[in-house]
Amino acid sequence: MTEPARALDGLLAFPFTPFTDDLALDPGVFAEHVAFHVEAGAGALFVGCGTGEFGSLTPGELDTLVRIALDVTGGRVPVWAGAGGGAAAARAGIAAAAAAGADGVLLMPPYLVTGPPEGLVAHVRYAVADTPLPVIVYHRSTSVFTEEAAVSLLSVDSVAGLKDGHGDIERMSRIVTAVRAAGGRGRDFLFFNGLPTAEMSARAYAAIGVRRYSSAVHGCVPEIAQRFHRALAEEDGATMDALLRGFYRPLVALRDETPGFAVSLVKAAARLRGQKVGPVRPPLAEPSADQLRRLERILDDGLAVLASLPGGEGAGR
Ligand SMILES: O=C([O-])C(=O)C[C@H](O)[C@@H](O)C(=O)[O-]
Repeated sequence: MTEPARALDGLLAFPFTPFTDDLALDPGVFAEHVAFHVEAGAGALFVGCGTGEFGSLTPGELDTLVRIALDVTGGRVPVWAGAGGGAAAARAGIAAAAAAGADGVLLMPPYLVTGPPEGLVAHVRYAVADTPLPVIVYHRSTSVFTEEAAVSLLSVDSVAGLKDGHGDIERMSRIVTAVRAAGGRGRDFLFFNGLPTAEMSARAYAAIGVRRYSSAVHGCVPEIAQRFHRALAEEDGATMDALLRGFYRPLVALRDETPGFAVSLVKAAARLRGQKVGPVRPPLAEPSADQLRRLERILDDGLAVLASLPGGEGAGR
């Protein structure tokens, strides 16, 4: 089993799932996309998660993706797999990830229904069963934890951390404080900022003790994502400000025009930059021609900002 605290210190990348024009899985392009992330310096890969369109994949497709990622990475970076849905599907997904050889699992929220806080903890306990893999629980939509419920997760041995996609920073601050105060495993429990376009909120989350975050942008403009990640580690506010102003804020404004664009837009950006990752599956929608033009401009502006930073590591598209 991967030691999660040690293995998840770099920038966490969430690969796209490439599809052909008729929306079939494209394994060859996925292999290239995995290599792209590794060469760009990803600290870990989370395959078939939110950015990888988990909800649109069959268990067989997800298994194919995990096995390709393991093969291409060859142990250079940990490969975590998405699992989730209803209780039985989540349990089967975690078992399948373990059988494929994944290093860990991101447990997506239960499908459609939610329950009381103790029900959410019971869902996690049922889903992980006796897995040998570390599991990170996604705190989002049908799976929003109270402080007490988050502390209860410490009694589930395989649960190594919580990833926030909900965005209530006060609640998250209370959860971090309560879990750390619980002592024991609570001291090393991992917390992640997994909000859409997480760089936009990364500084605020770091301030409450949540320094790890995931980056969907790493799939399309990894040089910007890596530079922002380094700036956060070095507390280089000027660089973060420049990238937020010149790239992330315009990207987030465009993202917010259409539901689902947290995924569609970065996948479209990857295509604009030459990756053959194909379209999104429904219900996600593609950007319009006008939105694509504006996206292209945002990418150009972001790369220009990157090139203008001290050390000028900009690269053309
Ligand atoms: O499950 C997912 O794909 C995510 O939520 C991670 C993304 O990388 C998110 O943090 C983002 O959009 O930066």
